[in-house]
Amino acid sequence: MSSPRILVVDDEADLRELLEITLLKMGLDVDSADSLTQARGLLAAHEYALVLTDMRLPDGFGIELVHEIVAGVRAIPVAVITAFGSADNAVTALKAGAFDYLSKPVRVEQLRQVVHSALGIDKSNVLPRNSAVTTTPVRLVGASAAMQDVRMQIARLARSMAPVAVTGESGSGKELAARDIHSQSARADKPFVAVNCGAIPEALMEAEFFGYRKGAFTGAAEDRDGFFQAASGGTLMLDEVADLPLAMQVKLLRAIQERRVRKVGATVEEPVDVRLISATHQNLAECVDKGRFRQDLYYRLNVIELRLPPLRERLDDIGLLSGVILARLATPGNSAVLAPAALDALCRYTFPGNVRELENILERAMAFASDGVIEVPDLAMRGGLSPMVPTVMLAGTVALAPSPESVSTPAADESLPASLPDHLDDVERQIIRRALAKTRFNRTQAAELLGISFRQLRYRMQRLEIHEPE
Ligand SMILES: Nc1ncnc2c1ncn2[C@@H]1O[C@H](COP(=O)(O)OP(=O)(O)OP(=O)(O)O)[C@@H](O)[C@H]1O
Repeated sequence: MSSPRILVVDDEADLRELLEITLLKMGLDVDSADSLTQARGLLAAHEYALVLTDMRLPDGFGIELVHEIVAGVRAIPVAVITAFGSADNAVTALKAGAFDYLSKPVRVEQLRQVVHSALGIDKSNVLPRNSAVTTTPVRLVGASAAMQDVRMQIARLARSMAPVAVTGESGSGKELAARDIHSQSARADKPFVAVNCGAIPEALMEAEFFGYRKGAFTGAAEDRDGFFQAASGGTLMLDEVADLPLAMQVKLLRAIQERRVRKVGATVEEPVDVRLISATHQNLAECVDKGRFRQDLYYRLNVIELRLPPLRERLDDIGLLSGVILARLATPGNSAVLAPAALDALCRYTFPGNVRELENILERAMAFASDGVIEVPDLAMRGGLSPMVPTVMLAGTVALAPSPESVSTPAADESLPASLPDHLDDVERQIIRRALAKTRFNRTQAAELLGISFRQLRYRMQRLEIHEPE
């Protein structure tokens, strides 16, 4: 069997030679062109597994080749080589459909990574371009036109290395979409690592992202990898990316640009190969305007945007979603179905917490349903449909808790707490319990009442050991 053939398009003889030698050493066949015209001729005559093209050529720009190949019938991955510091060109090429980019000076290890990823993609990329059909099971449920469109986009995004920014309200399925992009990509057999940027204490961030060397700080008893190394060869999802502190944004930008990271306490950098997907329920452009998010990082992460529609914009998915969720929640001897009136009530609800809220509602409703049928009163939704909260259910969570006011203000004798952190934990624990009691343990609604994200609430509940009452 012959080796995959790569086309290198570059007018700089030195760089062309470096590329050729590296590719030949990798056991690949290489053709070279020093102009667009020559490249077009070769493309018409041969099959290529990958095209590597410089941006600036004597008779035009590499981006023209990207456009031509993307518009053609054969789905050949194209990677562009951009001049040092020209982030604009890289972003333009990715938006135009380039598979990836290499920046000058081209490093051999980076070139190898791009080639490996591209060849992996080529093997799975036998479907015609823009095909919605995919052999990998898609886990985002929904038959609405909006969800079909999302799935089409996911199938397309899975074939590229371009950073994707997934936007959408909390609970609308951003993480699930990111997982789908990963599992349909050539990286599927490598790790998918999702990081909640809002849940990591700022002091630990660098160590968590990049890892650390033994002895780098007190408590660093051994070398440890960070998220970047853990996701090596796979996909790193930066969830709630707007919560990253500015100092960490600078370090992250550098890691993305250089594709190298340095462990805390290390002297040398190491190459990393991850595909980045970011997500936030905030408006990142607004965060940039307000100076809370660096524009250069925004630009790097936001190359292609995937928007997940809120559940209220696809109410026709509720029946299907409810069926899937109830089937997932069912245990032997405990399953439930929705009464038609209950389904109706759900379809009239606005779901500020989206699919996660639907999951919460159905989980609670299942506990209240008699004879395995969920009726309207079993659905504890806002807007007057909620039945009264049974006091017995909440006894363990709030009955004994003093009001937060009595805790948060100093006692009359002005005594001070013996431990400020423990005292603050107590206050936080009681406030969270009150919010949970108020919402019948609907964590989505409780998070909203408290003005924090669902994940922040979940993180705090774990930390403070707050459990759902039996
Ligand atoms: N289309 C869908 N089909 C099936 N389950 C879904 C769908 N969308 C979301 N879910 C479920 O809803 C829950 C929330 O989804 P996910 O964590 O992906 O949302 P998110 O947008 O990332 O939320 P957040 O902004 O709070 O991080 C998960 O349990 C997920 O499995």
